[in-house]
Amino acid sequence: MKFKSPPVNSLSLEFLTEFSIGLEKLENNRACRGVIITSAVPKIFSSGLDITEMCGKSVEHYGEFWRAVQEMWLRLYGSNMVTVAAVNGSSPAGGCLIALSCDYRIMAENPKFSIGLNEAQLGIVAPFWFKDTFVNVVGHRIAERSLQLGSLHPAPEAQRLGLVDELVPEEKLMEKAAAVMAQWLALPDHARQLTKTMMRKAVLDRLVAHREEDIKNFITFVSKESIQKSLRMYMEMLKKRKS
Ligand SMILES: CC/C=C\CC/C=C/CC(=O)SCCNC(=O)CCNC(=O)[C@H](O)C(C)(C)COP(=O)(O)OP(=O)(O)OC[C@H]1O[C@@H](n2cnc3c(N)ncnc32)[C@H](O)[C@@H]1OP(=O)(O)O
Repeated sequence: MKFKSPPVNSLSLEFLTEFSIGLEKLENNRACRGVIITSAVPKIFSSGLDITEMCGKSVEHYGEFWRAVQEMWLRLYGSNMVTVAAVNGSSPAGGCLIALSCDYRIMAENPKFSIGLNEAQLGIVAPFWFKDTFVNVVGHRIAERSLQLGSLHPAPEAQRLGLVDELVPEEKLMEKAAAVMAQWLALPDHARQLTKTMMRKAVLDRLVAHREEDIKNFITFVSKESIQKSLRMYMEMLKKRKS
């Protein structure tokens, strides 16, 4: 699957819905045993959740948007397929969540590309299931420091921390992703799938059990004037940085 929503592959409601439907179709296709996720937008894997979806909208919209974010993660993290992220650009916040939700991450060896859960930098808090996904990849200590600081780790540091599994030159990324996919697909599906479920079930079940409460929390949080102000200021900062 190639993300192609210029300029930065931000995860809008429409993008998330299409991504989830795409995953569902592949999941139901018995001929498809694995998916490589990458980007068709140069230098950006995904800029994370579309901030405009969280600014100045109705309570109903926030609810619908957050349900779509949850749905995407439940499908990807809970997928029976082998999932490989070929991270060919920067990947903050929700973009990082997508990579973390895959079985294996390969990143282009470019120190200008960074990845991490930087929510704290925006004055918002990564939800518990973003945090759980992060902890399951890098461990508690690294996750705690990285989340509190809202760190975006340049590719070499991301590899040192275990946030990505390996770095390769950008031109070799897809070749490497295909080789990794072949290695994972060499195992019998049922054994690999049951093992994956065993490793991920508790974290998935936690969101399923608290899904409505999580939506309510999001709506309450994002509707606060202080949070709206932080998000607006962050968007302005992005625009100023550009000019
Ligand atoms: C209870 C729980 C409550 C809350 C939890 C909420 C969780 C949120 C998780 C998230 O994912 S929040 C989103 C976090 N994302 C970011 O912080 C990334 C911000 N973007 C960037 O750092 C950069 O744009 C980039 C490194 C991705 C790309 O840089 P560059 O190539 O220089 O592009 P520009 O910065 O010029 O951006 C082009 C264009 O796109 C707009 N934009 C960028 N990111 C987003 C975004 N995430 N959502 C919406 N729009 C975005 C940017 O403003 C520019 O717009 P123009 O109109 O000025 O062209």
